[in-house]
Amino acid sequence: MSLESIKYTRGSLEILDQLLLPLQTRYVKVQGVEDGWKVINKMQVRGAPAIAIVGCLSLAVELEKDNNADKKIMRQEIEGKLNYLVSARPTAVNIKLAADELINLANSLSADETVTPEEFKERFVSRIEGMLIKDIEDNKAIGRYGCEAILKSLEGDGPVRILTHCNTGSLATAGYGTALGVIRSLRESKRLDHVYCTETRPYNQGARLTAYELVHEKIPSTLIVDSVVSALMNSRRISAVVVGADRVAANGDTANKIGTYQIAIAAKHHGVPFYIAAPLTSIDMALRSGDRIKIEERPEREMTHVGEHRIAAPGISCWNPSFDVTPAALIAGIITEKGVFAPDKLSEINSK
Ligand SMILES: CSC[C@@H](O)[C@@H](O)C(=O)COP(=O)(O)O
Repeated sequence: MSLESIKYTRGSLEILDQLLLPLQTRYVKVQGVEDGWKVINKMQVRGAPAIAIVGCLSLAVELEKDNNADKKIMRQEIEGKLNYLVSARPTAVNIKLAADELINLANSLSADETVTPEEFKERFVSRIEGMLIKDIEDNKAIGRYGCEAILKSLEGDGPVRILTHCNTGSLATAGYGTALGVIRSLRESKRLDHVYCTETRPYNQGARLTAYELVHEKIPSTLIVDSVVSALMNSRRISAVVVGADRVAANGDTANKIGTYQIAIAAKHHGVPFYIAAPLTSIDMALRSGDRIKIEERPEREMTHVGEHRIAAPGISCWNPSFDVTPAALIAGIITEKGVFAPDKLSEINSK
């Protein structure tokens, strides 16, 4: 059974505290929007799809407790709370697109005089709950398309070795995962030989979370430090790199965890195909190119300390961007729930 990062029933939300993994498994109650903002900002929950889903579910939980019978006030409060949730972390687009969709829904439910306040709430909360189910279905489709594309690109039926970066599994999504979903699918096809995952400094999503998921799923895998990537590609045949995305611009430039860009450069040099696996909710067609993506900068402490222990020399100044942008030219394909697209063909998604 895969790991359950989000436990939700109507009116109740708990998230697995990813700051404590892998040493402790503890769920944190999210009682409303204020809690939702905090768990996202502190990275107790992280990963672009999970951020969007937990943010929206925190609003659903709050609405369940709200006895407001005035639709106009409900609409206004919903808009303010969603905009607040979007501000918790700026780079991943999923929560912004979800907020826009929900604000549109609230506007139309509020304007429709045949809709009662109770119906407004019911339909609004149900739409949010639908996101949980859809994300898992989308991830499974991403897994199938990614597996197919990678197997098709290989000569013969030799062993498949995948390199991934950061964490894109059950913990980063509603379940199954994006890049890790492709890995699961390859395992199901019986062609997967081995997975390499990077530590993903400084927050160590790879060492703490991906390694935890790979061990949990009994997928043959090896952890490497981030700086081993080129040496790995030089010494062992890697079939493909598959990573996730926080925001894909219309031209295919992709923001993902810091370090992704240098992996893509190494992959190009070694002739290893480099794929992005991401749901359509990570694609921002409103942004022409990646240089317009806002990159979150995280506190120095995430670099200077491991847990409570300082590892960096006192007095040194730090720069800690949480993401980088990989240019479209380095990307072989963007694997979505609608199929695999060349980065310059993203505009064709809508016709699928
Ligand atoms: C399916 S998760 C895709 C991305 O969100 C993931 O690769 C990533 O960069 C996560 O960053 P994080 O800072 O841990 O939220």
